[in-house]
Amino acid sequence: MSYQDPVESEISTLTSFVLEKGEKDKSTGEISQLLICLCTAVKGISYTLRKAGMIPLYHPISEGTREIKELDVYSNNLIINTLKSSFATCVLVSDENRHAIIIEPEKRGKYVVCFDPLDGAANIHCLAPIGSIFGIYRRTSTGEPSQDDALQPGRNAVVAGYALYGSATMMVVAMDCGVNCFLLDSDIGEFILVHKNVQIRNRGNIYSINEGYTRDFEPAVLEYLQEKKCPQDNTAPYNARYIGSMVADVHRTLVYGGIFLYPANEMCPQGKLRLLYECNPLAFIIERAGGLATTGKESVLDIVPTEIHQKIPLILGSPEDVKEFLKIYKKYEKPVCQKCSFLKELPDDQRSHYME
Ligand SMILES: O=C(COP(=O)(O)O)[C@@H](O)[C@H](O)[C@H](O)COP(=O)(O)O
Ligand SMILES: [Mg+2]
Ligand SMILES: [Mg+2]
Ligand SMILES: [Mg+2]
Repeated sequence: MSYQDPVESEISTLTSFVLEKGEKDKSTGEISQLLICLCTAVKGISYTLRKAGMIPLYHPISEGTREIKELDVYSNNLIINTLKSSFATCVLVSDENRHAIIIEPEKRGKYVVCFDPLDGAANIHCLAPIGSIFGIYRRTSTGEPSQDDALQPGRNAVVAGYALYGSATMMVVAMDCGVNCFLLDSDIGEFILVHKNVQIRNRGNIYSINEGYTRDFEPAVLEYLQEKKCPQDNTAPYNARYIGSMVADVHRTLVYGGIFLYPANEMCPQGKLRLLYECNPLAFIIERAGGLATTGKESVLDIVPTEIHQKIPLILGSPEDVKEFLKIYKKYEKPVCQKCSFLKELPDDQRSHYME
């Protein structure tokens, strides 16, 4: 190297990326404000998580005087406050709040944000990766904003993303221009673009599911798992990986390929994962990267939500892996009796009339 060499300074940060995109789209700048504020919350959460184990050492708590907030509650408050201060949102739906939060009129903007402030919270104490997940929608109604503004199919999302607090902190953001990954450089406090327009592999060799529920799985899921472990065509079996933080399991699926499953089981007929702030954002990212996300019966992004905390079964990942799952799943589908499904749709009083 000599002093004549040009300085390598062509780095793109998440901030410059969204500003440039806003400029290209001739947008009002509201979505950029929103994302920049959300990044601030993610940096705060990342910093706090990295220090969390040390807090009691630096600030010993004498009984009854002070209380350290649970990290999921802290993360939730931080995201809510930064989103409010963006002046870009009107309705927020959080994993941690039973009801939607309606932003006060003087701070309102046009976006609805559904988020899980800390996904995989049960993994905090063993230092396994956890994350924050979000989906951003344009409000479609007029008048006073309400919870119903969040009941939009995932396909309507303007932006979806997650932050992963792992061996490093990364933000993965999907928009109409594709999926991009930004790594936090904590020395300068910026998210740096490190992977552009990410595409998932066509097929992977990892399956990810909590097999502890084997007793209660549907026969289709059991057959699929058996095929992954002992393939009939004598090809190599798949590897099993399950962190138990959905965001981390899905990130690995995006990077290495393969399949992630949280299907229905007898104890949880709708599975466990929440449509608005867990499944939809991750399904949106996976589909933008060329993968698939399904409940087995329909595409996740086509579901019209009826309730803000609704759960769905989720299977997502590399397109060939998900198609193989669906092929087995369809074999077990019971034929639907047209008469029964017609009757099921009717109110109770009319149903008895048709049954006679
Ligand atoms: O639902 C989750 C946790 O969400 P949460 O921390 O409550 O936001 C997922 O991140 C996990 O993948 C899931 O909890 C794992 O579930 P089990 O396999 O333990 O049933
Ligand atoms: Mg919680
Ligand atoms: Mg969660
Ligand atoms: Mg959560």
